[in-house]
Amino acid sequence: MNVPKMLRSFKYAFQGIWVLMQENNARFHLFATVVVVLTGLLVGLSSDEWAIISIIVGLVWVAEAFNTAIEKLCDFVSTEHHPLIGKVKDLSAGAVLIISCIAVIIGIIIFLPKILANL
Ligand SMILES: Nc1ncnc2c1ncn2[C@@H]1O[C@H](COP(=O)(O)OP(=O)(O)OP(=O)(O)O)[C@@H](O)[C@H]1O
Repeated sequence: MNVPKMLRSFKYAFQGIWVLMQENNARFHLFATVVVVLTGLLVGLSSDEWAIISIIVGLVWVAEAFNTAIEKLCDFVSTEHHPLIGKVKDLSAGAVLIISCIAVIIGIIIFLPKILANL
């Protein structure tokens, strides 16, 4: 096991997270994540519910990171307008939208009954 190489890889991965955090969408995801965690603490989620919320929030972040990577690669590959680059970017953004919609549905299923019970 090459520990220095592994530590370097971690450094690059954290650099990637830093790049991601410069994106406007990532800042919105950060805001949404904080709201979800605070609401979860307020309404008192079970460990199963925290596990589900963690998975879905993580999936949204992973999708956004890949979307950002694909966007940057597209911008590098073609500085000009090209219909195929447009499709690649739209597909990548579509993937984030799909998982975000699923996250909203899961959020409603888990949070709504608890919020209504606390009213
Ligand atoms: N080079 C291109 N060729 C064709 N269509 C493009 C190109 N760049 C962007 N588009 C279209 O514009 C949409 C938005 O692209 P992009 O996310 O790069 O723009 P933006 O939202 O202004 O960028 P950023 O997120 O960096 O502010 C894409 O989904 C795609 O439909």
